[in-house]
Amino acid sequence: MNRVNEPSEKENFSDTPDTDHIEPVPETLTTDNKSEETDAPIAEAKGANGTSDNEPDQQVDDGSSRSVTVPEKLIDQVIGQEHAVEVIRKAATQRRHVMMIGTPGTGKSMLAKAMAELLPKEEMQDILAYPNSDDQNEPIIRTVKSGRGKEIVSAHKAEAKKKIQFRNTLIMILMIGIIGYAFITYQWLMGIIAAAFIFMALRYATPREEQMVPKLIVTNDKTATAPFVDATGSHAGALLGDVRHDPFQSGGLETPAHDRVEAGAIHRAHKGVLFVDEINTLGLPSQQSLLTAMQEGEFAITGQSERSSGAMVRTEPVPCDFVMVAAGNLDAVEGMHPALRSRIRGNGYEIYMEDTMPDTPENREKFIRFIAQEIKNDGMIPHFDRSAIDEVIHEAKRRSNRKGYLTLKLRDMGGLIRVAGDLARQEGAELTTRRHVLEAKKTARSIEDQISGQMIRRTREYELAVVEGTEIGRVNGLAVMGSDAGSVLPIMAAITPAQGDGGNIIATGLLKEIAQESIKNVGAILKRFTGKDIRNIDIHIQFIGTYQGVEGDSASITVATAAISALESIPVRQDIAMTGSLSVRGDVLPVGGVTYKIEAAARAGIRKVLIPKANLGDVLIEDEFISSIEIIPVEKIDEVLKIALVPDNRELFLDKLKTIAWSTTSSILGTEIPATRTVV
Ligand SMILES: Nc1ncnc2c1ncn2[C@@H]1O[C@H](COP(=O)(O)OP(=O)(O)OP(=O)(O)O)[C@@H](O)[C@H]1O
Repeated sequence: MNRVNEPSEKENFSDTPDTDHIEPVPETLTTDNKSEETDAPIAEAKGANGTSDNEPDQQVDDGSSRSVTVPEKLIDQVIGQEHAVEVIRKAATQRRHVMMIGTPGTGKSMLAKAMAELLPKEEMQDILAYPNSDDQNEPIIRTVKSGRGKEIVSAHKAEAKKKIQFRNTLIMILMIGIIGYAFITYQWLMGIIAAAFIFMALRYATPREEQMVPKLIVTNDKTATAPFVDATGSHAGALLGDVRHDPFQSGGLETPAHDRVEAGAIHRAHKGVLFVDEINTLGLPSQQSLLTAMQEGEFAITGQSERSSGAMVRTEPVPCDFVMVAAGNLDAVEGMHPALRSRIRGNGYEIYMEDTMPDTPENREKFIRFIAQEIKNDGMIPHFDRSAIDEVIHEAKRRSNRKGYLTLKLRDMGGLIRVAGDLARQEGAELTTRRHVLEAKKTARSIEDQISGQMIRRTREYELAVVEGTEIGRVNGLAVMGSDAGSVLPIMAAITPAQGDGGNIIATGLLKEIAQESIKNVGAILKRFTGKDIRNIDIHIQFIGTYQGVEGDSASITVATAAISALESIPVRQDIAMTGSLSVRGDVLPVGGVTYKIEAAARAGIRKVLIPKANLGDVLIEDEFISSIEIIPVEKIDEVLKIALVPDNRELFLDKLKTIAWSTTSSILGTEIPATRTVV
């Protein structure tokens, strides 16, 4: 247990085309931290034969991941996104567009691929571009049933080959005749000229048969499902199709226009799924064209570069009847062309992805299946034994950052599974064990976590970390970078004579909007707790070493403590670090990433951490830190002050805190209102 100190996705060809689980295997884990994981039921997560697809059929259920069957269909492999799965199934039946918003690595592209699997394969079509004898810059476009395209092109090629052979034979016969005649009549010069003339006429003045062969611009004969095309980050040409530049353009060496046509992602996704992640990164003109393509179900291909000869070519409309799956995080919604969003909303579904799921036995079964899926997809790593499975689930709990939940940021979890499996493989182990997972956690650290580690080492080297004694106006705050890298964030406060109007709280350290607002809110607490007129002074707050900026309001209690310490000249304990948001009424409100923040404090040598009481259940620190750090949950700012500040006269200070807490409302209203809370 953590040590907690309570107060706690027709054609007949011719030269001119016609139109057309696992049962519970209770085991026990060795560490206190994981006692809840021990009843993770393995047997219900296995399939009918109780084995994984990559293992022999009759496998003994030993609680390992090889006892688990991986579903065939991708849609059945998605875990924790039941609402999204239901919507995707519905959208696939109704051929509706979908927008999925949510955290990276939670299964958006997986769901889009799964949707392509659900679409009917019978509807697939091949698309051909034919030369147009009336207007060579407007190639003719035809669709045929999937698989027919290749046959048509081959038949055209065979026909062209026959014609070329006939023409070459004719040239040979005529040349031999002329040369023979010249040899008999001794008219050498005339003979050579006549032979050259006939050769040129037949070779170049007749249409080039190979130029009449149509081009297969879209084919789906190789895919087992409807097409899934990922157009993420595509430039206009790759998305909407393009016509290549022809450096020769005339003189018999040119490439015909239809042969230079290249289909775009929207055409390759015809009758399938077009997936665009980070939709907001597509330029607005591309989003506008995408909208037109969605509305019309067809989109002519033209050269995208104005300077290319391809720009003169514009095909007949090319079919692009796709289902659009747009994805991104919340910013994607803002950066999206409003008309495109409205099209998806009006003709489809919007899904907000889950990033955690409740830690229930049923969901643990699903998580175990996820582990088996990742092992099967990798194809190289050994299966996980029970201890390794439990450790992965334990890590999923930690990463959820929420009490009683498992993370659904499964790309990252997949990474951990692969690294652990690789370690086991290198050792030639039959199964991956808990030891491999623990080692993988150390190896597979995020960039942010590595930066944080480096920062902690450097501050130690330069003796910048203050983790003992007391200081006025300096408080060890805690921050989290990315999703899993905690760091100690010292905050300093200093009081200066007022400049201008005075009474300003001036904060530096690349603070973003919410962080700045939280500083303003701290002003209310200062007035309330110090009772001082701050019109004659300015309060400077400095966030130390925040080169990547500060977002969020989780440093509010730290800022308040530093400012009060500076205002009242009361020293602050440096063996304590703290994190917590603050209401203007003094309530300490929950924040994110508490586990990682506590671990960072412990790594830095800090002995006690103050966290919001509401976050207590979210804490799941690693065994190695359990004995070295004390976690103190707090609900009100005065509890923070009481623990962190070291006044000369403690009795007087505690009395003052009591008085302030008792008198606030009444002193403002000028009436006596009984307090509803007792400060101890
Ligand atoms: N809900 C899930 N169920 C099962 N596996 C998942 C799930 N979410 C992610 N994964 C695993 O993580 C991998 C990456 O997920 P995916 O690419 O679908 O995430 P994403 O949400 O599209 O992320 P991004 O926005 O970064 O592209 C998947 O191939 C799969 O192995």
